[in-house]
Amino acid sequence: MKHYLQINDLDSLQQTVQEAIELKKEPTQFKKLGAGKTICLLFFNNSLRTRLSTQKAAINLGLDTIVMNFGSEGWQLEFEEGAVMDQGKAEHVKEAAQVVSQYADIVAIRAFAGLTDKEADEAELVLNAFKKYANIPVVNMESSVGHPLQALADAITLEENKTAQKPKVVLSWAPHPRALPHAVANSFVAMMKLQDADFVITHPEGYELNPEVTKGCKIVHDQEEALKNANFVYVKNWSNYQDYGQVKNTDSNWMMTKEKLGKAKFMHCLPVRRNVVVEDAVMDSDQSLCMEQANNRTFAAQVVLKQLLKDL
Ligand SMILES: NCCC[C@H](NC(=O)CCC(=O)O)C(=O)O
Ligand SMILES: NC(=O)OP(=O)(O)O
Repeated sequence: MKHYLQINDLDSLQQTVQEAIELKKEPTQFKKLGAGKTICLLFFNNSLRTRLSTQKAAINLGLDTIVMNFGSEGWQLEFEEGAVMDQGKAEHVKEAAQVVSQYADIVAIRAFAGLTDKEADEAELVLNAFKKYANIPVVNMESSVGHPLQALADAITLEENKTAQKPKVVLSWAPHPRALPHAVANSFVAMMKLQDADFVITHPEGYELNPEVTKGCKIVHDQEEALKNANFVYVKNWSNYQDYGQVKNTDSNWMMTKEKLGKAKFMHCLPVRRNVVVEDAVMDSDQSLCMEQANNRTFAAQVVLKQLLKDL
């Protein structure tokens, strides 16, 4: 593996999940693998889990870490080829990416969707520019269209908690006061396509994700119908995709409740708005897998970094 930009960059999801579960038993067993090497984490957006779990994964592998909140502390980057840089942007990504790759052996980047220009978001400007101009592996820590480290952590969590060979997994849209990206949902769907599961997506009409992402997936607009006999319910808000980045529905009837959840396990990537996306009774119950998901972020990052280090 050269870069980890999407879940499909893994040679095998199943083998990677097993490798992560093995790593988890003795997290520092490959402490020498990263010795003398450095990972640079660049954040264009806020984070709790991604920042700390990726750093923790690096520590477990003996890697040194340098972190920068690029969004607030870096020079504003220009991405356009041939731009006359007489406006606000001080540095071209061509230089920035090459400079970073002189200081680090791997670069990991968080750069969310702007949610105003669909075409620009789907072009994955930041990740692709670093991939082009930095001659080191690039790891996606949530980009415009994907969050593959989250999806891998979710796959580990599903594997550890499933009781049936072919579980029923439901991705259920939830209301949210702000416009949120599609990245988490997109990567979860891409990951579920690689699983042996009965997978159902439920959301209000008009809240379809990118049809290329959900191609072949079962979509049921009646949430109650979709949730029947579910083993796992993955809840996530995303803003409208057709009316790109708009909040067109805040119907609280879509909030996940204990009653709707039934006997299923509840999953969410966090951070979560309590009593908007999901009620307290679910978050505080032993049906919630959120803490396990967050814990597995470390092992998802670690198994990815381990595979990248081996190929350096
Ligand atoms: N990385 C996990 C989720 C990050 C982001 N959520 C957020 O921005 C929530 C912010 C808020 O609740 O105001 C998202 O949905 O993609
Ligand atoms: N789940 C997740 O990516 O969390 P952060 O945004 O806090 O990193």
